[in-house]
Amino acid sequence: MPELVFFAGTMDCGKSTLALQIQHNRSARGLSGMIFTRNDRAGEGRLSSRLGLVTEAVEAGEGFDFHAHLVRHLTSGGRTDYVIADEAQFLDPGQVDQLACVVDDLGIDVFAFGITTDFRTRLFPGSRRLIELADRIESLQVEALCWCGARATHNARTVGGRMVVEGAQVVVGDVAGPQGTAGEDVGYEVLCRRHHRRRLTAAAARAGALSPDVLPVDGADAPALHHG
Ligand SMILES: Nc1ncnc2c1ncn2[C@@H]1O[C@H](COP(=O)(O)OP(=O)(O)O)[C@@H](O)[C@H]1O
Ligand SMILES: Cc1cn([C@H]2C[C@H](O)[C@@H](COP(=O)(O)O)O2)c(=O)[nH]c1=O
Repeated sequence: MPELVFFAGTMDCGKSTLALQIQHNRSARGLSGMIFTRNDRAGEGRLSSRLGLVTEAVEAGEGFDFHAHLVRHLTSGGRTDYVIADEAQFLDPGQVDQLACVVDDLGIDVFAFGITTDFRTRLFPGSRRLIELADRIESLQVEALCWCGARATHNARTVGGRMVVEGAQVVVGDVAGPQGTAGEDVGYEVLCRRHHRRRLTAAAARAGALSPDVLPVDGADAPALHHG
């Protein structure tokens, strides 16, 4: 039975890498895939992984119709055995419904990849619809880690190095550096829930550890921060 599978996780947990691996393994066995993405950091029409791999993809922007696109492709003699949709959190809910139709009406497997929640811990509309409709939701095996060593479950946004909880839901950016593509100094960091709730990023924790305010008066070593 064809399936709609949602591979969900935080930023930087290997979703795009897995998408590229699925594509590689299937194409090595002669299967033909169609790859979609939206707002990838590497630019329009590209699916990129932090491991350095990148492939061409169809940009599924606003108003793009997955079902109509696939029907056009198939009726003009094309072949598609499976579909990959990366950055699926950015899809409109209606586009996720189209992906479900691709599975049910066209009999094609759809593998969607995305982060579930935004920097405010709220579900993205595309991810919400995927959770509602997917046959299976898979979390990735290589978990991203918070600075404290706990599993990272949430995405934090920083502006000018400080964690923020207000702003536009969509700002394309990376965890690696402070520069977002919006031209502002927007960055992201994955955190455990405890530290997301306390707005304690790695930099804030380091600053707290160095602050004289928190040093013990007797001059003993500052308390370890590993467990926040
Ligand atoms: N230099 C590196 N060496 C080994 N693994 C790396 C390196 N850089 C990134 N990675 C791996 O790549 C993962 C991010 O993969 P990516 O597919 O870009 O994530 P996602 O799409 O979930 O944001 C990291 O969690 C890490 O496991
Ligand atoms: C948390 C959060 C993230 N984004 C953006 C930042 C990145 O461009 C993508 C996630 O890509 P990844 O391959 O999973 O790292 O989403 C956003 O726009 N808004 C947010 O709240």
